[in-house]
Amino acid sequence: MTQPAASTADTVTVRVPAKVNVQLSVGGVRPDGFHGLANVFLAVGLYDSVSATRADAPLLTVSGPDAALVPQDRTNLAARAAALLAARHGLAADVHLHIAKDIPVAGGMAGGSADAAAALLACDRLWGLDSPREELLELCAELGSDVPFSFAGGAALGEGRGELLTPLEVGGTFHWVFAVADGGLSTPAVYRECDRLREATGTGSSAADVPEPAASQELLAALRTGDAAALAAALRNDLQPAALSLRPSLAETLETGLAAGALAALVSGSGPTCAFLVADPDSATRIAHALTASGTCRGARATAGPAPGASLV
Ligand SMILES: C[C@](O)(CO)[C@H](O)COP(=O)(O)OP(=O)(O)OC[C@H]1O[C@@H](n2ccc(N)nc2=O)[C@H](O)[C@@H]1O
Ligand SMILES: Nc1ncnc2c1ncn2[C@@H]1O[C@H](COP(=O)(O)OP(=O)(O)OP(=O)(O)O)[C@@H](O)[C@H]1O
Repeated sequence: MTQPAASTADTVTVRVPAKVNVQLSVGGVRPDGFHGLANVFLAVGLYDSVSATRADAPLLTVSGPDAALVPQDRTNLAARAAALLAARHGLAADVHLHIAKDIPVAGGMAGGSADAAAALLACDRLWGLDSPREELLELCAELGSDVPFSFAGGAALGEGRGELLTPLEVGGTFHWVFAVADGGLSTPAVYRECDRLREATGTGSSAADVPEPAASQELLAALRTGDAAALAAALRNDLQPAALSLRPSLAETLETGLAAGALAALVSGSGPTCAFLVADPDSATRIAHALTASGTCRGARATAGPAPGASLV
């Protein structure tokens, strides 16, 4: 068998975006423990970068203000991505991965998933594999439900457990502010709390109890036409009550952004980051300042979406 020609570069760097879920409709628990979803993802302009450099043994380093919160061993999703790709091709994962971290950690913005998608693409190119996109997307799905979208970027509907993607057309730029919380929330814990709340209100949490989730036609039309007011009216996150139950102080953050003039506010994915859809870049700057000054969050970031997926830099 002929080996693929490895890249002549010693380092390959990939930039990868964060996400917000503009619709997260959560169905019942499936037999495999995952929830069926209608998950409308939008990639936004907060980025991590992952650099892959040839090395004699696996090594992982992280920089950025929250680097201490990120595992620097082989449990890191980026290291797991490199190991999975290497194993699939009978290679040793002898690579130094460096993550330049800017996406909030455990914030509901798919930071770890972003790093996994970036590491997969960086190692694939460093090792000269040049795998087809479909093959890389399959590996992404093995690594986590959000990883295929982190790889793809733009906007997409994720069905199944969120990994089965249909790209969506977006007819404009949407402006956002993200209020970053002190401390993260565990994604499995938030899904468990969602089930607990459903059981407590007598709804039940199994696939038989909860209607099959479906994408909202109003929301898809708002994305297609780039209509921020219509998108604001259609935003929905079924995990929000669970995130608020685990972190009641988020209600105050959401109210502060709305009082400052946001078109709409919601918890980003499993939280605790709060997302504010705003009218334009000037409002974004103003609302970010108001949120930071309020002390109801650790800091606020103004940005926009859609953003491109994992890309070589
Ligand atoms: C909340 C979201 O970020 C919204 O995009 C995702 O659904 C979470 O995606 P993720 O972090 O990639 O999650 P995974 O690594 O696949 O799964 C972590 C855990 O989250 C829960 N989980 C995740 C996805 C899903 N459809 N149902 C679930 O119940 C399960 O407890 C699972 O063990
Ligand atoms: N590369 C990584 N970056 C951040 N966290 C990582 C990484 N690899 C593993 N982790 C672990 O995963 C946990 C979740 O981190 P992450 O930032 O991906 O959360 P999240 O954004 O809430 O995820 P999602 O939105 O996909 O549910 C962290 O607390 C950390 O222990």
